[in-house]
Amino acid sequence: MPSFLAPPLAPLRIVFDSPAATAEPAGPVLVRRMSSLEGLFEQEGLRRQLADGPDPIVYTVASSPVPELPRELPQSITTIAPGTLGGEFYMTKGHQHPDPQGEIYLCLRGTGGLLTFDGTTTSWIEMTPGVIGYMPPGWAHRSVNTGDDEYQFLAVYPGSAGHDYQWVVENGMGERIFRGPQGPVRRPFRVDTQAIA
Ligand SMILES: O=P(O)(O)OC[C@H]1O[C@](O)(CO)[C@@H](O)[C@@H]1O
Repeated sequence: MPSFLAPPLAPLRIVFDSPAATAEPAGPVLVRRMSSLEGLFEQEGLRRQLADGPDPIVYTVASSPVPELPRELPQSITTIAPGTLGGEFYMTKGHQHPDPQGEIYLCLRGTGGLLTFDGTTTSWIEMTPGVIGYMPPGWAHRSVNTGDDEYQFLAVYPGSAGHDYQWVVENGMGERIFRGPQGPVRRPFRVDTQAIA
């Protein structure tokens, strides 16, 4: 199984296969199923039913071999499946960087969006192939697939930034993104407290 390289790294030639949206050499692949997204969708009861049943893959994260270590610059390609849960589009968990640092996402394929939240203000960036979304330090970020096909993006981020997932569980993202008759609809963040209780 592919793994991360140990420092000091030699300069790396990474070949990006555009139609397939894969990169070589490859690092580890993380698979996130519905069962690993507890407390994140508005309809937690529905999520639990799906997690206890077919437990579909919601997204995968294919990393390059560059490790998440200080001063390194890891990259990964995330693929979010198309779909909705209670009308809310499939999405990543979303996280804050414990060490506040910026990050970029480049849309490779499909249609999606980048939801960012600094604890007060929510921002939504529509992502189509070729668009780069920039997250400044201190903005939690979540990616959403708003299309009918897979949505894929390349992430490049500082190796010491880290991932704080609990911050998003506790603070939300300010808004949620639902399928509407004319496309994605942004709605205020609300928790299905009955389902969680
Ligand atoms: O870490 P999450 O919130 O599951 O989202 C996945 C994406 O975010 C990253 O963790 C980088 O911010 C990537 O590895 C991946 O592109």
